[in-house]
Amino acid sequence: MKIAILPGDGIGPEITAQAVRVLNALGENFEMEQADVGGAGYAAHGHPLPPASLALAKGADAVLFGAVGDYKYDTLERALRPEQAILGLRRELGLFANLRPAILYPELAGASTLKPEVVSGLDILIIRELTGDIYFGKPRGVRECPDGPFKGEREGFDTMRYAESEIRRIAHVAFQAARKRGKRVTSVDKANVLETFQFWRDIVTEVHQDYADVELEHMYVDNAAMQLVRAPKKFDVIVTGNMFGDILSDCAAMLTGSIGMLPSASLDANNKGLYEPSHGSAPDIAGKGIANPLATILSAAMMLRYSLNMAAQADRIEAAVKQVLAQGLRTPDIYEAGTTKVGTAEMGDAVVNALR
Ligand SMILES: NC(=O)c1ccc[n+]([C@@H]2O[C@H](COP(=O)([O-])OP(=O)(O)OC[C@H]3O[C@@H](n4cnc5c(N)ncnc54)[C@H](O)[C@@H]3O)[C@@H](O)[C@H]2O)c1
Ligand SMILES: CC(C)[C@H](C(=O)O)[C@@H](O)C(=O)O
Ligand SMILES: [Mg+2]
Repeated sequence: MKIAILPGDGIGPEITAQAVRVLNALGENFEMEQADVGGAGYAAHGHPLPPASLALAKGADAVLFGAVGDYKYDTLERALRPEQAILGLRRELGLFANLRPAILYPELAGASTLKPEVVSGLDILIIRELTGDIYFGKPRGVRECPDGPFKGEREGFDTMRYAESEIRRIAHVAFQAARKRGKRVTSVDKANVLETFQFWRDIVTEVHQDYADVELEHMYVDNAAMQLVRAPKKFDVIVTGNMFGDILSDCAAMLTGSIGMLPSASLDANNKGLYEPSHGSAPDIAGKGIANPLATILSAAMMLRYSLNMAAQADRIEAAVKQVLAQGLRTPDIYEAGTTKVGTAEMGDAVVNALR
């Protein structure tokens, strides 16, 4: 089993190192090879997704990704910015299905900014379409406004679009996932305003005809954002487009206590995948040794389960994470009085020691 390790920037290398230690401690014979991406790729090779890094990712059985981005690169032309590494990998590897499970570990009920009774027992799955929408639609750019009240001025523009087959395949992923859980799908859109998302709603409704055993509801994205903090446990599976999914998953992260707890899997049609925490490179805490590595460690567990067919090893990692939380160990982002504050490496140590 070959795993490509792409640590990236900021806290990326710190958190990925802990996930690699946990993988090594499982006692399997993983072949792991590391490569530069993001700002690190640009600094060393002049491109955020150097050809050798892309080739490594394509040739591996799975990819473990840290995070990319650094404010010092924000003035580069877009094609060279660190974020192009993750966008390019998603596009080049066809990773259209992004699974972001938001689970509240009981020990962290007090770490969420929401009242414990609102979040305790939370277990929802956000399924974000990852290779379409306004993120990848063309044309895009800055041009002279061709008409209307702002004619002649410069304007920035992007294109929101979804092809029918793109909506169908992500809808199937959502209904199939719901079948293995609470059998409820909420499709989140903006059909009241946007053509793209009226089309989305129509196609999701059509696909639903194949899944009579799964309940489907449609919800506008503004209401969904509100319901996520009002009564998040009412959701089971949420399926939505690329941009709404980006925003709603950060919102859901806070239900779990911290964005440092939210793992993700990005899958192609054959369950080949890239695994990364849902958060970014956190430049504000990079190099301080205080980042929470659990989202990345839990992403490694998802990798074992979804791409490497090693569910028992995934269970071992998840059980170890539960145990360190039960022991009261907390990185600063999830710390509360009465628990023990630890750094990134100590948290990694604890998970390794808790493996059974
Ligand atoms: N997939 C990715 O690689 C990815 C995802 C999101 C943002 N980014 C990039 O990351 C950079 C920073 O973006 P941002 O600040 O908007 O979002 P961010 O997720 O990096 O950070 C937001 C806040 O959450 C905190 N945080 C994030 N991860 C944490 C962890 N593991 N432990 C403790 N605290 C954590 C940060 O300290 C910060 O206060 C930008 O360049 C952005 O483009 C990359
Ligand atoms: C870094 C950025 C391109 C990325 C996104 O917007 O998809 C990030 O926010 C995420 O959630 O993975
Ligand atoms: Mg995001």
